[in-house]
Amino acid sequence: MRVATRRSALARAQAFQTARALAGDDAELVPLRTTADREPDKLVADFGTKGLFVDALREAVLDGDCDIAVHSYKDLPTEPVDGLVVGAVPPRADARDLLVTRDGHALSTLPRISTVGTSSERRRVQLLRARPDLQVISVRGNLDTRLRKVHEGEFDAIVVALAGLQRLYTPEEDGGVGPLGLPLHAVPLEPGECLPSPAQGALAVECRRDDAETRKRLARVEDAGARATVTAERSFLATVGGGCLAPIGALATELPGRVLELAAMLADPGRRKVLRRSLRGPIAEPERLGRELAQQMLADGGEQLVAAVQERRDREAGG
Ligand SMILES: NCc1[nH]cc(CCC(=O)O)c1CC(=O)O
Repeated sequence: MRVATRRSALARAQAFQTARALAGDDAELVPLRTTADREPDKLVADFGTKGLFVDALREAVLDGDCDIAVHSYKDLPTEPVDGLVVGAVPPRADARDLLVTRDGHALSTLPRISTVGTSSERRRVQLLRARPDLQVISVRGNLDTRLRKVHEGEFDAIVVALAGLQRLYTPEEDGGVGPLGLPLHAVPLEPGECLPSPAQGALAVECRRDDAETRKRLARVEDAGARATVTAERSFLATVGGGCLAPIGALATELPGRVLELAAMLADPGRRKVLRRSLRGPIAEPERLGRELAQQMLADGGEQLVAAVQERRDREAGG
């Protein structure tokens, strides 16, 4: 089995772990460079919505050069591609964001005017809503570089996805890079303070729609609960508009009785406005749950919010 993956250490770690569960020693990783890797200075906001994190991997599967591609699900556009399916959603890791500091502070106990590194508008607007005194500063570079910047004092904290840390800093025999080896502390941000990106912490294993043999093998790593939660979150995203410029967060949780609870947020960073709402529905209809919550929020102020964000971007782009 040939497994397409991006080249980063994190991408390889998660592809390795997925490939091993699927095919044992019978899997070969095929590291590829996507447009996002080749042109890192392109507009970052376009990366997710235009599929620039996944383009080369999808081509390799469509061409028959690889059997599957392993993606961070949150990097996958909501628009389907002809000829491809998400053949499996493996068990999902913790979807939350993580606050990493030198001394173990939570968001509520960070000293006043602390500096927090993140390049995500979604994280920035939610951090400032909880703690308007913080100085949120943009940060680039891989996970390792960003963590070092906290250790060395360039930032008091950074926010990253818990799942990414978990997958990368596992032992080498499990495809990771071993422990980070820095005395840092991490506290999860609770969904009430910061909702993660839709599908954060989940993987998507893509294959060709007509490749029956691979689809059968992929059933081995499928997790129906994980599939339901990401389907609800991405249905919310797709209904609001996959290419929408407003930051979006969404997190679905399984409740007893085959019920799914979907919490979502839409933000206007310019006015530091955050709309939040949640809705419950049967786990058997995740797509409808996401669509209904999006329709409710759009009707209830979301449409104006999205239009205001769009207008500001257009004005800025026009000079
Ligand atoms: N935005 C980039 C990205 N895409 C996937 C992950 C890892 C977590 C995941 O698989 O959801 C990350 C890092 C991060 O957000 O800190």
